[in-house]
This record gives sequence, C-alpha cells and structure tokens, in this order.
Amino acid sequence: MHDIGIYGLGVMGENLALRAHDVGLSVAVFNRTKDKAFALAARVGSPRFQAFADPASLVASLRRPRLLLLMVTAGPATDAAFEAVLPFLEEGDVLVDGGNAHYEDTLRREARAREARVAYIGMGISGGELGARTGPALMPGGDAEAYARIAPRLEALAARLPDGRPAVALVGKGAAGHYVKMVHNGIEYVFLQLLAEAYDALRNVYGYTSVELADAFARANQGPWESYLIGLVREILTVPDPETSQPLVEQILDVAEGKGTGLWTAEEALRLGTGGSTFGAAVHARNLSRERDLRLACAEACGEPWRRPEAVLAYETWRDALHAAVLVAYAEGFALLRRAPETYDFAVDLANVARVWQSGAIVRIRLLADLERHLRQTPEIPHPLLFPEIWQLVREREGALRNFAAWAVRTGLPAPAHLAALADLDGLRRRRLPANLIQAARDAFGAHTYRRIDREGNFHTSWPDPEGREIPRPQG
Ligand SMILES: NC(=O)C1=CN([C@@H]2O[C@H](COP(=O)(O)OP(=O)(O)OC[C@H]3O[C@@H](n4cnc5c(N)ncnc54)[C@H](OP(=O)(O)O)[C@@H]3O)[C@@H](O)[C@H]2O)C=CC1
Ligand SMILES: O=C(CO)[C@H](O)[C@H](O)COP(=O)(O)O
Repeated sequence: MHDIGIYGLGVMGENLALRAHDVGLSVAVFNRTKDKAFALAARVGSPRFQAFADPASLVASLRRPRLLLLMVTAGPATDAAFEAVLPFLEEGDVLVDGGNAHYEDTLRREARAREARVAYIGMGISGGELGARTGPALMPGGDAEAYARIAPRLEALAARLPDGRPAVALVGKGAAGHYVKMVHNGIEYVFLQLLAEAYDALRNVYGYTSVELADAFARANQGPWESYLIGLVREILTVPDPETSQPLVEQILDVAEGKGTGLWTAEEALRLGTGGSTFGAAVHARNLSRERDLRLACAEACGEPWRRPEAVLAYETWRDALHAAVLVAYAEGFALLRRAPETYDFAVDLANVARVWQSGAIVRIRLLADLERHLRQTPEIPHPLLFPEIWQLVREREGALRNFAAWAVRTGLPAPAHLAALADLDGLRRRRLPANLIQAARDAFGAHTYRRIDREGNFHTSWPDPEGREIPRPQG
C-alpha cells in the first residue's frame, strides 16, 4: 500500500511525487494524460513509485487513513479531479487540494466532501518547481483531527527551517490554507513589483551595468531582508542570452502575466477594508505592462516621462527604500490575514504562517523568524508594525523610502509599489485623516449623514449648493 497518492503530474505534481519518493514515502500517481504517469514511474523504477490508470485503482492502492493530493490546474480542472476521486474515498480518508484554489471554491468543496464523510484540506504549496522537488512550504487548512492523521507524511515532504522544524503547520480551519496561499502570492506580487522598480531605477537612471546591478542586489540581500526573491533577481541579472550575449533579462518582453492570485489578494484587501494598497499597485502595474500597444502609442504621441534628476541617490537610500517597502508589504499581508476571521469562519494562525513561510516558500525572508517570535509572544497585537522591533526596522528606513519616492516622482520613474507602501505607512499613522471632508460632501449631495467628533449620533446638514440650487419647498 502507498503512503500518498498524487493526482496531477504537471510541474508541481511530478516534482512533489519525486520529493515524496526521495524522503522515503511510497507514492501512487495518476494523471489525466496517463502516459505521463507511466513514463514517470518507469523513469523512477522503484517499487515505492507506482502509476495507475484510473482514479479508483489510485485510491484503492493507498494505505488508511488515505492521503490523496490533488495537484491540478485551479478552477474547473480541480472540480473534475475532485469529482473523479470522491466516490472512491471513505470515512477517515483525507483529500488535499494543493493547487492555488480560490478559498470560496475550497469552502464549497469542503462542504461537498463533508457530505461524503471525507475530510478535505485546502493546502497552499509554495516553492515553485525546485521547491516541490527539494522541499516546499506547505500551508494546510481544515479540520485539526484530519490534519493530525496526515501530518507525519506532510512533515516528511516539507522543507526544513534552520532550527529543524518542518515548513508545514495547520494555519487554520476551513479554507484558511488557500486564503493564506492567496495572501502569500499577493506579497509575492508586491515583492516582485518592488524589485522591478528598484531594477528600473538602477538600470535606467543610475546607468548601472549588469555586473553593478547584480552586485547591488547581492548587497541588498542581507540581514533581515535575506530572501529568496532578492537572491533570485541577483541570479537572473547574471544570465546572458546565448543568442545575443546580452543579459537575457533585457531580451524579455516587458509584459507581466499572472494567474489571478494577486488580484484576489487586492480584492480581499479592498473588500475587508484593511490597508494594503501595495497589492492593488502591484496588480495595476502588471495590468499596465500588458497594455503594451497603448503604452507605445502614448510614448510616441505624448513623449516618455523622463526628467533627468540632478543627481542619483546614494546606493544606501535605494536599498533602504526597498527594504522598508518590502517590510510594509509583509505587514499588510499579515494585517489582511488577521482580518479574515471577522468575515469568514476561520481564524488564521499567524505565527504558524510566519513559521511555514520561513523555508521553502517563494516569499521566504529572514525577518519572518523575528515576526514569528513576536506573534507567539503577543498574538493580540493587531498589526505587525506595532511590534516595536519591527517598527524600528521601518523607522530607520522611512527617510530613505520618502527620498526614493520623491526622487522617483521627480524623475518620472513609475514606482507605484514604493509609493503605495509609503502612502499606507503615512496614512496608517495619521491621527486624523481628511475623511471628514468626504463625509461632509456625501452628506451634502446624498444626505448620507455624518458622525461628529464631540458626540454620538448621525447628523445631517442642509449644505449650500455650489450652483445655488435649493430643494423646492411645497407651496401653500
Ligand atoms: N507552478 C508553480 O510554481 C505553482 C503552482 N501551483 C498550483 O499547483 C497547481 C498545478 O500547477 P502546475 O503543476 O504548475 O500546473 P501544470 O499546468 O504544469 O499541470 C497541470 C496539471 O493539471 C492537470 N489537469 C489540467 N486540467 C485537468 C482536468 N480537466 N482534469 C484533470 N487534470 C487536469 C494536467 O494534466 P495533463 O497532464 O493531462 O494536462 C496536469 O497534470 C495549480 O493549481 C497551480 O496554481 C502552486 C504553487 C506553485
Ligand atoms: O503560486 C505560485 C508561486 O507561489 C505560482 O508560481 C503562481 O503561478 C504565481 O502567480 P502568477 O502566475 O499569478 O504570477
């Protein structure tokens, strides 16, 4: 009998299956295109790795309590796979969806699985192709007892933190796992956008060579900001195009694609009313990149926005601005996760999230270790920036972020994620925002009423009309 079944052998499924085999698990695989499964099993050539031709025999090959992982394209493909295996699963079995499902789909599938007395765990997986092969970060959400039945197998599969703990822990009930993965990807979007803006500044304004660029990112990849993504950018900058010998990144079309998870995060931040305009900024920036024909037409007709600055900023200003903005993005992600239970029926275990993201995850970054410690010590703190040590890291770099943002604006360098991070940081600390004016205007044109600072109640005023109109009073 096999320890784990994997349904779906694309980039992630195949590598997770190989990882499971590497760590000593016995693996059963199935794929819609069956040849792929049999070819993979033949390549592995091990009695602990077997391919099956149909979902029924895949399920039947698993030891109880069964652990079956769906690893297919999110959306209708996941529904198809879910429906294909559900009839064969039994009470006590655990069906795990490791794709990037929308959390509402997960809630729907969880309810349907419950009717069939099957436990359903929505599990975010992070690490990409290499992470899947060498140790991913796993973010399971769902019933604690069901999770306990499969935890040892997931712990074997997951990456390890430097302190030896596995990069897997239950992050909450219900759809918490997929909610957490959504926010993970939102942070990933912002981090990538910040890195793109930082690269744009150094390459196109500072005039750095590719060697200087790689060195700048290598030096920024230190201390609390030592991270997979800064390191990845450094590596990307060193890769030449075999055809032109120029840096390969310069030969890549400037059109950023995406599969939707960043947009979902931005939508959630808007819906739940948490700060978090960095998410929207990152999504808008990708959208704008896709308007390439329009951009080219506007550049031609209206001219590019460059205004050469008198001087470029010090390297340290560029670096500290990037670091501050990255930290704001993480803070906004955790603030959003904290708000989820107020709206949905699942609380997210923030300390477990900070733990799981420390290793294997695309968003792994050294500062998560400190954040985890703070979240365990004082879990009631409502926003990461309220942890004094975290705030200190931002405070020391706030001036740099402000200088970089002002410089980018003067230069005509679009830096929406840096600007959004700064605006959020400023807005978050204002005792009094100008929202009073918005309330006055809403009351003036729509009689929406307003509240006062000096007493309770809703108030309405007959404001003067800028066009001198008055509501006609009945005659007589
Ligand atoms: N790539 C990444 O970096 C990461 C991806 N994810 C998520 O993991 C999941 C898998 O991603 P990935 O491996 O990259 O995707 P791939 O496109 O490489 O593979 C997709 C898999 O889904 C199967 N599939 C597609 N449609 C159906 C269907 N209608 N019925 C049954 N099976 C179907 C495919 O089968 P077939 O071979 O027959 O086409 C294939 O096995 C997605 O939800 C993705 O968002 C999560 C983390 C990272
Ligand atoms: O989940 C992932 C990484 O964590 C996937 O790579 C995902 O596809 C990234 O999102 P997008 O394709 O929208 O950039």
